Amino acid sequence: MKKIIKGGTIATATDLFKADILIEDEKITQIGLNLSAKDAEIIDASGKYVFPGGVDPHTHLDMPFNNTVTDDNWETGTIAAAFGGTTTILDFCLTAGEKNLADAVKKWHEKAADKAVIDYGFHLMVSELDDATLKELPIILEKEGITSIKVFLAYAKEFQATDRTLFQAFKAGKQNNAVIMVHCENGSVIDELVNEAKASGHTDPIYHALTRPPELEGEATKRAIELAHIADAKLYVVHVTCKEAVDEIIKAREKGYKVFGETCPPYLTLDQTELERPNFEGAKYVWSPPLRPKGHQEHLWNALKAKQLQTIGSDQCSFNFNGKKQLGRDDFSKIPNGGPFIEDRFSVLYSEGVHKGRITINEFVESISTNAAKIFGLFPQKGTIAIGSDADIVIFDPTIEREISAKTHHMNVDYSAFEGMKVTGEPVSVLSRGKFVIKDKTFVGQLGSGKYLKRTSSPFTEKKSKAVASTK
Ligand SMILES: NC(=O)NCCC(=O)O
Ligand SMILES: [Zn+2]
Ligand SMILES: [Zn+2]
Repeated sequence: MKKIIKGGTIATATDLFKADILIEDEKITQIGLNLSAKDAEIIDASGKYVFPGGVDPHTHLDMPFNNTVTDDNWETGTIAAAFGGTTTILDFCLTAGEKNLADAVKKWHEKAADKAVIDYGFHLMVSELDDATLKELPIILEKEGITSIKVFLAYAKEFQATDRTLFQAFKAGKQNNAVIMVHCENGSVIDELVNEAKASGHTDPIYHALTRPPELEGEATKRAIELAHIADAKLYVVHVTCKEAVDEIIKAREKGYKVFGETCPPYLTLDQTELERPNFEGAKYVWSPPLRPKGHQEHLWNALKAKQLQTIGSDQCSFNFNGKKQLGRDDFSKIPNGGPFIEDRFSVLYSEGVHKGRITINEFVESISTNAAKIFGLFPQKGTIAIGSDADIVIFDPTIEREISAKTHHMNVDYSAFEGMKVTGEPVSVLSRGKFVIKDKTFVGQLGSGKYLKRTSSPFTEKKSKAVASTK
């Protein structure tokens, strides 16, 4: 089956040019002017941008967490992702509480296999590394094509790893050429601050933010950086939210350490005052690390622009407001942590970034797609528009103006963290390996059509990166 995308403006991490794209079966086979092919379906993209499909390196679909489970599963989550212009997700496979790593991965395959409508891979999330797990780790990484391991330094009562486990993970990462992803907050000190706040009678959602100050993100980021450096491991700091953490990443990169950083749309666009909303509505904005006071957002934009942060994750981890978020009605520490972002990641970054002139269109593509594909070993199959790449393509209308709302989104959640935000630009059609998943804003994909992606370690992560600019 052949398709030609005609008349669009192709944007990659490095180029912006008008050309047609010939797709044969699942791959891009030609890029050029005035392409034609017998029996090809013609897709008119004039006046539109043609982007590589978004690569979201950070999702939690159907994940047990905070005594409950996230509300978007692999069906609703991947359909919403596709509507939003994302064609690949990397989800965290939880291993805590499982008999062994193989069982944990099997469970994650079962969640995803007949539901996913876009391609996907797994990161392995570990809380403890006993001898048996350390022995099994290389076998699973190799067999499953997994190149990334996740460690939490937060959530003292659930997933938090000790510094010993973190260091073991870095050593295992070094031995197996895997990137170690770390949630950097000091969970033990946060636990203490939460107990103090509760003892003083504080129950409101805002105390979620007040008990997780940016200094504790900065401290944990520095700790992870130093331990990774001692182990000569590759570190990827997930969901960076504040100046304190960004500055540690910049210092490390200036020294040539192998450190990468991710931020997320809410940290770039919202601030801590959202948690002060009355009638418990602040709970809609409870996730970790929390939203920060005004000022941090510009610092994150500067770091993204300066390429000190490389990727944009959604950190999709949704809980209904009139449902599971109510678990914390009388106690902020019981509000399930997380928000619904998978669908708006692409459009919010385009609108707030490119449309508002904070980043260029190439920087947008780099951080929404290409860099995640490179860091996690999917490039050039994913993350770009090139001959031989998978035909994962977003046809994007940059002229559409709309308001984000839970009334029109496709996530299985009764609220939007971006409710009422005016954005410019919207994906109108999305192809995954040459097949439409979204056509003219309508879902036309098939449950289970998404393929599991085996990955290989990437030379991109070997590069000792030098700073190209500093943020103020
Ligand atoms: N971010 C959040 O609050 N929930 C998801 C788990 C995590 O990434 O920390
Ligand atoms: Zn996290
Ligand atoms: Zn997360």
